[in-house]
Amino acid sequence: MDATCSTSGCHVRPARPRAAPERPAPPDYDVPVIPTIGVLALQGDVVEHVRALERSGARAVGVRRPAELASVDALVLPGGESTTIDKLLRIFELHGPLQERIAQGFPVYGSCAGMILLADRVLDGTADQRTLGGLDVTVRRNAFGRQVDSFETTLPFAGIDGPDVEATFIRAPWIEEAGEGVEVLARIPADGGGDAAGRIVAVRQGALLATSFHPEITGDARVHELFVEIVKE
Ligand SMILES: NC(=O)CC[C@H](N)C(=O)O
Repeated sequence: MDATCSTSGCHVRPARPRAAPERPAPPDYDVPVIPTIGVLALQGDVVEHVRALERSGARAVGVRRPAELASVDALVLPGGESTTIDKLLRIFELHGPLQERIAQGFPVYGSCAGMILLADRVLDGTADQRTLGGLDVTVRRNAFGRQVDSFETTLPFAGIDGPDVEATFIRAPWIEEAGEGVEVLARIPADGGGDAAGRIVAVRQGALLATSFHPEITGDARVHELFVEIVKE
């Protein structure tokens, strides 16, 4: 406000209305969205997943507590021992909150033991083994045999262009049955040998992705890149 003063006093002139400041135009480029993806850090190969996610354009953090789970955009369930991870999820009070988030469409990628944890049904589990569920599949635990039957191979993977994906199987499960809403992304080739031939080893259902194998230890980050794309959808 302006004021003019003379011997008769001061007259206050109302301020002239000012023009509203101009808003800057929004940028005409896409601002990159960098999701924060948690890696369940109770057991298993956590560091390898963190590195693969970072190479795939995500921020990655370890998750051990419900508050950490609540703060991430998505989660990776690493390989390890599904029976142990199942028990630890309960001890760390993550089982219920994680199940709830999965039901709401929270993106989760499960590799090997992580795939077992996402499966609605498990064959050859221990008597008291339970899962988080969410993925309408039946997995067979340790389906390819024991530790000595672990192997590496390359597989065609739906949705991943370029050379076949490098896949390391370590006491891995396979999927014996997949429900109608489940997209099969990779199988053991028909000439893959014995009972393993044609078995399903990678699937997607909505925001849930699962592989029987470990891509995080191969240096081929394309499965993690696919998951980051799913998280951004
Ligand atoms: N590499 C793995 O994650 C192995 C999975 C393990 N056989 C299980 O049942 O949980």
